[in-house]
Formats: sequence, C-alpha cells, structure tokens
Amino acid sequence: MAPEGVPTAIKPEGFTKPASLPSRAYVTFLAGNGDYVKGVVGLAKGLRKVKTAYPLVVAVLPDVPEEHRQILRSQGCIIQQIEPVYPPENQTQFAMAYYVINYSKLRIWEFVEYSKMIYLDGDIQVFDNIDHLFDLPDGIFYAVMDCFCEKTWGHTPQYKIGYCQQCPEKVQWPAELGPPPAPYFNAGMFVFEPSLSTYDDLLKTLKITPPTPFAEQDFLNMYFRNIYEPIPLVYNLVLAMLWRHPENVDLGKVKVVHYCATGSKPWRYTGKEENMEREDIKLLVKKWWDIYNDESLDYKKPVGVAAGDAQPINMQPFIAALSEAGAVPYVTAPSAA
Ligand SMILES: O=c1ccn([C@@H]2O[C@H](COP(=O)(O)OP(=O)(O)O)[C@@H](O)[C@H]2O)c(=O)[nH]1
Ligand SMILES: OC[C@H]1O[C@H](O[C@@H]2[C@@H](O)[C@H](O)[C@@H](O)[C@H](O)[C@@H]2O)[C@H](O)[C@@H](O)[C@H]1O
Ligand SMILES: [Mn+2]
Repeated sequence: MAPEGVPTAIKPEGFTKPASLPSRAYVTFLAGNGDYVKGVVGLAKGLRKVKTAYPLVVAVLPDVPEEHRQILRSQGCIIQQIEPVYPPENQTQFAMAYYVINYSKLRIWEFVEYSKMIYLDGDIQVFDNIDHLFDLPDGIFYAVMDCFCEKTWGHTPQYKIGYCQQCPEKVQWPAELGPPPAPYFNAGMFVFEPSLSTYDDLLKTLKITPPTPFAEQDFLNMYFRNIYEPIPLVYNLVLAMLWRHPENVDLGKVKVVHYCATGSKPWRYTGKEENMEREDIKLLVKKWWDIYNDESLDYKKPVGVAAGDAQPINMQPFIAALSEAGAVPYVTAPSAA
C-alpha cells in the first residue's frame, strides 16, 4: 500500500525492499477537520527534536482536509489514508462520545511495509529519544499500564472499590470478585508489528465483540491480553498519574507525555478545568508549546528538491532496512518526522 502523496514516478526504479528486512516508523492517527492536526504537528516536531531515525506516518480518515494533509507533509510526515472502522451496532455509552472513531486505529495493522511501529496518539509529545523501543523482542505487545482512578472509570468495579493497578497494595482486590483484573494498558502509545493476518483477525473479532466504554482501548486490551507486556511509565505518562499516583512519577525521567486528562490538550489549554492550574501541568503545556512554536524544528526538504517538486520519497525505511542487513553503511538521514 504505497503511502499517499508519494508519486510512483519518483520511486527509485527497480528498488524493491527485500521482503524479509525490517523497516520501522512511528505512526499516529488523525480524524476530522478540527484542531488535532496541531497535536500531530507538535508530535512531528518533537520527534525531530529528539533526533529519531524513523519517519512519522499519519493514518488519516477521509474527512481530514487536504490543507491539513499538506501541513503535515510540509512537516515531513508520510500521509496514509485509511477507511473508518466502526464497532458493531451497540447501545454503549462511550466514556467520550467521539471514542467511536478511535476504532479506526485498527487499520494501522495493515501497514505491513513496516515490520515494527510505535503508535502514538496525536495528543502525545516525545521529549526524549525512544528509538531503542524498536529493538524490543518481536511477538510481544508493549504498552504502559493505565490508571483507573479518574471518574471516566466510574463504570468499573475497580473504581467502585478504589482498586488501581498502579497501587495494588493500597486496596486489595476482594477474592469474592474473582481474580484481579489483568494488567490493562493505555492505548495512546504502544509498540507493535503490522501483520495482515492479525489485521484480518482484529476486524473479524471486532464484529463479534460488544463495544465497551473505552472503545478500541478496551478491545485491544482484550485482544492482546496474552502477549501484552507492560513497559515503564516514562514511555507514556497519563497525566492523571501526577495527582493520582505522584509516588510513581519522576517527572525528570519521563520521556513521553500523554495529554489525555480533561483540559490538558495544549492547543486547547485554558487552565480552568480540574487539576489544570497545577504548576507541573503548566510546565508540561509550556514544554509542548515551546516545541510547537520552534521554527528551527520545522522540516527542511533535502537539498536539491526545488519547491513544488514532487514530494521526495522518504528513503529512511529503506535505508534503515538495508543497513540492518549490512547492505549499505547506515546513514542517519534526517527523519521525515
Ligand atoms: O477529533 C479527533 C479525536 C481524536 N483523534 C485522534 O484519536 C486519538 C485518541 O483520542 P484522544 O487522544 O482525544 O483520547 P484520550 O487519549 O484523550 O482519551 C487522538 O490522540 C488523535 O490522534 C483525532 O484525530 N481527532
Ligand atoms: O478510545 C479510548 C481512549 O482511551 C484512552 O484514553 C483514556 C484512558 O486513557 C483513560 O484511562 C483515561 O482516564 C482517560 O483520561 C483517557 O482519555 C486512550 O488514551 C485513547 O487513545 C483512546 O484509546
Ligand atoms: Mn490521547
């Protein structure tokens, strides 16, 4: 599936990436014509600031306007259009009404031109290089454990008894409720391997799975429960951890921040919602804006590509793949992100 926006005319003639060689990319998801595009621009610039070796692919729904796609291409992103994925007919009250569109994230398992990808929500910022996560062993689904203490979890037994996997010793899980819940991850960031067979099975399984309040996050936790492996919180700080489990957070060590708490989206921040007046929140929002406004982090077209020329193909995945095979000396060309 050739990335949208890369004219075949300039594909290197006769260049076929050896099928068995791995290539890697970050991937995010963008829907609608609203302001989340700012989140993705910030993410692209943040990945560039930490000098990632890999491109950022943006899976866009058809309702993302050409103007937003162009903004993202101009920031070095690879645009890949996907079709929406809807859950089966249901009466579910999603934790947030718009969560219904988040099932479309499942399309990224179809991006098999990449052997390993790191998914990041558009409301995430990467403040330290995390490329080393691509070297984690294959066959496992890596993500950070979530927190059950926000009222968005009010529908669950764990919330009702005050149990949270972030502090399992604080409130013991009562034996009469059966085994404690399996480790549950936040689906705003995860390390995965695209695969057509997994993709087909995900969509087939979705058709027979009644939707639940946290939509595709709940579904992914159910689907990958046997191969899920928690990774440290520094790779996806769910902001509520700052006031729910401050003992688990060392802000100086956090590499990835997830602006998912109500009122914390930097591009919409007013400071009026609960917890938003906190000094640490104000600092993290400022850090996001400092990157977003830093023009030195804007993507610069490789030399020799005149303005208006066809968008240069992002050779990074191919160079990375060949270099991993020892076929060419690895050159860390600027990432497309
Ligand atoms: O109008 C929207 C809502 C969501 N998203 C994408 O879907 C992800 C998940 O939604 P969100 O991060 O708002 O959920 P949260 O993590 O805050 O619960 C976002 O990060 C975006 O990448 C989007 O592109 N447009
Ligand atoms: O569609 C379900 C969403 O579920 C998650 O968001 C939630 C979840 O993290 C809760 O645990 C938090 O309490 C809440 O604030 C936060 O919005 C993912 O971040 C998002 O990408 C998406 O999958
Ligand atoms: Mn999010």
